[in-house]
Amino acid sequence: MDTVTAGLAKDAQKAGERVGLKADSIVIEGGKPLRGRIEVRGAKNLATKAMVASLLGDTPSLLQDVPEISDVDVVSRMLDAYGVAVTSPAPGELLLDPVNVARSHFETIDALAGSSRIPILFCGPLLHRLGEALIPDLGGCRIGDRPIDFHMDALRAFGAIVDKSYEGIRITAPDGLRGANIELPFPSVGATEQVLLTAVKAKGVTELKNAAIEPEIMDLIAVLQKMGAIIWTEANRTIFIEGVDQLSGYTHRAISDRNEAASWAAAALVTRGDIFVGGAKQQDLMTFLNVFRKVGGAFDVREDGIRFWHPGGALKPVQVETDVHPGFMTDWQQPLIVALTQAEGVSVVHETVYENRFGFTDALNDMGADIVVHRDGLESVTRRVPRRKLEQAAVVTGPTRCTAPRCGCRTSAAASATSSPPSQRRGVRA
Ligand SMILES: CC(=O)N[C@H]1[C@@H](OP(=O)(O)OP(=O)(O)OC[C@H]2O[C@@H](n3ccc(=O)[nH]c3=O)[C@H](O)[C@@H]2O)O[C@H](CO)[C@@H](O)[C@@H]1O
Ligand SMILES: C=C(OP(=O)(O)O)C(=O)O
Repeated sequence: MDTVTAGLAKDAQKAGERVGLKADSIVIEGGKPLRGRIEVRGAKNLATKAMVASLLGDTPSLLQDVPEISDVDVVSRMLDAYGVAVTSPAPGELLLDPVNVARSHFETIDALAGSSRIPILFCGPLLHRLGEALIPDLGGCRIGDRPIDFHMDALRAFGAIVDKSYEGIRITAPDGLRGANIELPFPSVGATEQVLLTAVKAKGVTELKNAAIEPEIMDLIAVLQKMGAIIWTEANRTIFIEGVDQLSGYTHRAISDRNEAASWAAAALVTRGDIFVGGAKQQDLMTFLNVFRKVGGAFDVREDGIRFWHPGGALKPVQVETDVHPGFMTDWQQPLIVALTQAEGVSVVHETVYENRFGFTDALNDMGADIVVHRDGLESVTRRVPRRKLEQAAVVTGPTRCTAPRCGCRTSAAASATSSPPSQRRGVRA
């Protein structure tokens, strides 16, 4: 275990024992600067997609730097349900052997309902392997509607037929899959991955316009290229994919998790600490680093990672809008807002990607923060990203002293921000 987490875990365990909490609780005793070194893990937003890609190969794939997260467990179980042998030859490594891929039963698949959003990406690979894909109802963070209409429209353009009479989704391709011309209404990460994972083995050429170009997408393209795919990334968010008949397995180390890196950076700022994040990559964090610097944080980019620290003095308020890459990522606004509670003055954060991503601010307000969420955004604030219908704004006034909320009340609010009960996940709009 690395220095920061080892210290935290030990302190938390002691604090937990004092207040009589069980081992699966997280207890944080605040008021101390976080100092030390931590290694960032492989990206959550790449690892599971690379796992799905293994289904497309004729030979086993080896994925390295796989994070220990529940999505990886869910995708392993889903692969297992379709006959892919998933083993771990070494810590952080997964060997994925798709040689015995076979049809599954809806009951087996439905057991995974509501646990992750990744199963939707099994559609293309399963159609290529089996001519049929059974997908459980999706889960994922509870941050808005999260429809899958772009995915379904793209699959239909490839020639797939969607059957919605199931609790989840059944999709078939009786005439095989053909390359298509697709333009996404919004550069969706998931829908871009759906197109890539389907087009690589579809007959002919696929042109994808308005594609997402996040670093994790580029890493997935690298995985697919290692497998034998032919993918051209052109200017203006356009990607051409030339379908091939056969793909092999890959060996790949996942790109590092830029969201985890940004979270540690914000933790260094808010605790007036000093954290070296091993493996953090400047190229993938450029926009975050600009904002971090404007708030008053200091950083030093080194070959093996980035050191983030609070250089002393007051932090400054900022105005930020989330956006698709290369803009300020929507996943960064939560750790940033935590840091902004300690800035002197009024900050404004506009969320433009999801319609309900400020749920966590209730927890911060309970701890003493001053954050007001404007559900329809703020027209008075000059904007860089064009207004979207679903946008909201959080106005953060600081600095405020934050203290621990009464024991137990936070856990339920925090949990509701990241997972939804199955009843609310049913009936995903397609
Ligand atoms: C596992 C993973 O990689 N998750 C990331 C991925 O989520 P995910 O791939 O789900 O996010 P998308 O980029 O698809 O979503 C962006 C926007 O498009 C909308 N949309 C999307 C698909 C669709 O069919 N219809 C539709 O309307 C969504 O509701 C949202 O408003 O990208 C998000 C945006 O960078 C990140 O916050 C998530 O961490
Ligand atoms: C939205 C997120 O994840 P997912 O897409 O896996 O729900 C997230 O991690 O912020």
